Amino acid sequence: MNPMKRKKSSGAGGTGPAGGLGAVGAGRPTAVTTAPQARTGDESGSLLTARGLRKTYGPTPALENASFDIAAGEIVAVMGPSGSGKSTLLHCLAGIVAPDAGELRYQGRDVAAMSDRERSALRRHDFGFVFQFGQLVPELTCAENAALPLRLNGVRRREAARRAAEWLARLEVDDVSGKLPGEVSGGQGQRVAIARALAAGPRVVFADEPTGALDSFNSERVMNLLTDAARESGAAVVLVTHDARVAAYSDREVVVRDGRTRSLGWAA
Ligand SMILES: Nc1ncnc2c1ncn2[C@@H]1O[C@H](COP(=O)(O)OP(=O)(O)OP(=O)(O)O)[C@@H](O)[C@H]1O
Repeated sequence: MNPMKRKKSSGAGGTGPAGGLGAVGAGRPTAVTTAPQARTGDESGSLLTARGLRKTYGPTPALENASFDIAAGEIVAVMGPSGSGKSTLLHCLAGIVAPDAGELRYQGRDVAAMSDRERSALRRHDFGFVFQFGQLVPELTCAENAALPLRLNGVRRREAARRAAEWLARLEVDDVSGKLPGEVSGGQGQRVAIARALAAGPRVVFADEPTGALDSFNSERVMNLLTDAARESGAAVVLVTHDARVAAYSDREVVVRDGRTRSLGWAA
């Protein structure tokens, strides 16, 4: 077991990787692995599977024969240099961007064969999103933002507010519930965005540089809360980051270089 890897479900106030974000370098991944251990999902154990994804923007190839697997409850970091295709991979996996070629399966179902309506229902019900800048709706309070996915899923106002309040408390930002996003700090805004992403009970959270705009103290706090909350609720996390300290919170890393993926596992 790699000493950098944290125990699962450390609960509220968990401590993250040994030494937190300060402990970089020790025990970097060494073993190349294949697909993750079977848990749930399709017969291979994968919840979300991509094979041979290709995406080109005009003359620019963003993804070339990229593959990806994530099992239920797994946290996978997608790493790589700037412009290597990490965000494009995340957008393809989340069904936000249609790849030019390749196959994407969610719980064994071919995502390309779904109607637009089915795909957007999938995004609403099964997926949650956290981006570098929280992308909270500026006109809504933090509580209203956190309740928004539940409301879009048809949950009644009172029940949505109750569940949102629970998540805001879980993410330790209940004190800013009544404030607008413009009135809270970057770290608080990201924690509200995580509450919003998790409140609707997603099976997969897509997090694109969720700590990119935060200092190291707030990054550590956000990563602890994000990964603890995801583990407790059983959500898988696709975590795009260029920061090894953030990737250290994952179970496994996938490296993207020039649009191609390579899996890195942790040495046993
Ligand atoms: N909407 C777009 N239109 C045109 N080119 C794009 C678009 N999105 C991405 N690209 C290009 O595709 C390539 C991969 O971009 P992508 O954003 O996926 O990389 P990344 O690894 O996430 O980068 P970063 O770490 O800097 O965010 C880059 O060359 C980028 O310029």
